[in-house]
Amino acid sequence: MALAATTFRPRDERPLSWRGAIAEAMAAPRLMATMLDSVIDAWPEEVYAQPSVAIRFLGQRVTYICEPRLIRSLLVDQADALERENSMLRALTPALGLGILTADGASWRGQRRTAAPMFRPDRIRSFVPVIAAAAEATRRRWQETATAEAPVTDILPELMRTTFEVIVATMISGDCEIAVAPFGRALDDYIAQTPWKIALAQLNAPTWMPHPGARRGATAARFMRDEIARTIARRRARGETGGDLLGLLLEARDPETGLGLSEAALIDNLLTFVNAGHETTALALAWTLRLLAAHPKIEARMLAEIAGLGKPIAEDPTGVEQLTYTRQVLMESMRLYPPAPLIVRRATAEVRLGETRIPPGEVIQIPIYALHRNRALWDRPDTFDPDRFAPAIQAGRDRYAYLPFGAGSRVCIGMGLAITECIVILAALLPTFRFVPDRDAMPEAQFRITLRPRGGMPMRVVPRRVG
Ligand code: HEM
Repeated sequence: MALAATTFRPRDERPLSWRGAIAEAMAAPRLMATMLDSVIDAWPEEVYAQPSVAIRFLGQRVTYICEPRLIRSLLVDQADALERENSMLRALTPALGLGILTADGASWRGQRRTAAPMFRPDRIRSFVPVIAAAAEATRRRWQETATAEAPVTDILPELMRTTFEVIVATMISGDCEIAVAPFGRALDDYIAQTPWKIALAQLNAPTWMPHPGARRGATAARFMRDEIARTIARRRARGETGGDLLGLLLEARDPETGLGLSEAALIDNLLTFVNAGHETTALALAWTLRLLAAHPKIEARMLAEIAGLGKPIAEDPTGVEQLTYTRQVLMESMRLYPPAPLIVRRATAEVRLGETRIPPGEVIQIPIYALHRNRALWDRPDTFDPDRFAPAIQAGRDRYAYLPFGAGSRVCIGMGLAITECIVILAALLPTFRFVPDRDAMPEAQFRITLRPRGGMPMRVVPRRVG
């Protein structure tokens, strides 16, 4: 941890004594500092062991749900009593507006229905050659610089470039002149200031309240939205909609009014897909490569599986299904380092979770990062062991113990694409390169809406065979 973290204390149902109130008030600034740095570090230890934990912060109660049956009850059975939560909305809407990730109710349902055809299994299979092409472009790029003495570089921006190319190729048919590096920098600038937006929302501060990084964040949001607007304008200028995500969005009509999506709604959605679709996937890849570097036996088993493929995946997309151990490695990597480590909701009606009743207005969180390391659910929770995801073992596990893509009606729409993409990219890169970290310890996980490695993912990219 970067600073001496202060964690939330589990809520005591008894009325707060004046001593307790003073202690709570005095702890608030340090808690806030921890939250700004990485909210995961502020979670109480109990989220790693208990089914549910309630805390109080600044007079508000927040309930963490960490037990599979309760999670199912919440996200599936009582989904209609939940909505997006204010602090997350304040962090995301300046860039993403009210697109599919941030909208609720009928607006969300319509957007989800519009985008769904892009993510059917047959469609995802048809994307494999373009994913393989993006992976091959990365391989070539890295081959130019990879030597036995290659310097340490942060592989995360490199992987972001690869997954960005995939998103553009699959969702906008490659028809996009967005400059990848400036777009990536804008996303970084935007994300860097989101903890402030979340903290200020929790303090009930007005949205105009200045905070560190606010101006850069606003510039970044404007830049990303303008780039997407230009992409839409170029498509319109061609006089055709196209059969991709942008085409579906351009053709979408409100069933009642017959009207198409507004310009802002088009930008909201395209930007949501571009961002939600590439950053998380690059993080999954970066954490996986880093874990493999620390576990040579697991890496060797994965390499043997990839070497056993009859044909390259680009020629035979069924290779993705054949790489079962590679898939297990990816699953286990996303258990330890879930790229989306937290799900937050606000109750709109009373929610019942076992004996607990949560009144409307209260916040409920599923701390996925902690759920995946919960001692009651996982044996040796901090150990990297892909065999946990062997089919026989996985069959005995509650589906709601493992939620890298969420669950219920708001489950990640891009799940199938993300898994396919990661497998294709890993199968392309790992046989060519060895990834050598600059130090033994894993980078710390830092909450930035997604789960980022603090300080990036510095590794030396070394060719496996020299000459
Ligand atoms: C490893 C990669 C990925 C991870 C770990 C991930 C994780 C998640 C999670 C946990 C949620 C649910 C959030 C919630 O319930 O509050 C979500 C939602 C979403 N994801 Fe992903 N995601 C990944 C890749 C993708 C890709 C590739 C796309 C699109 C191309 C995508 C698009 C979305 C969208 C649009 C939503 C909102 C869905 C809705 O609310 O209906 N994600 N993702």
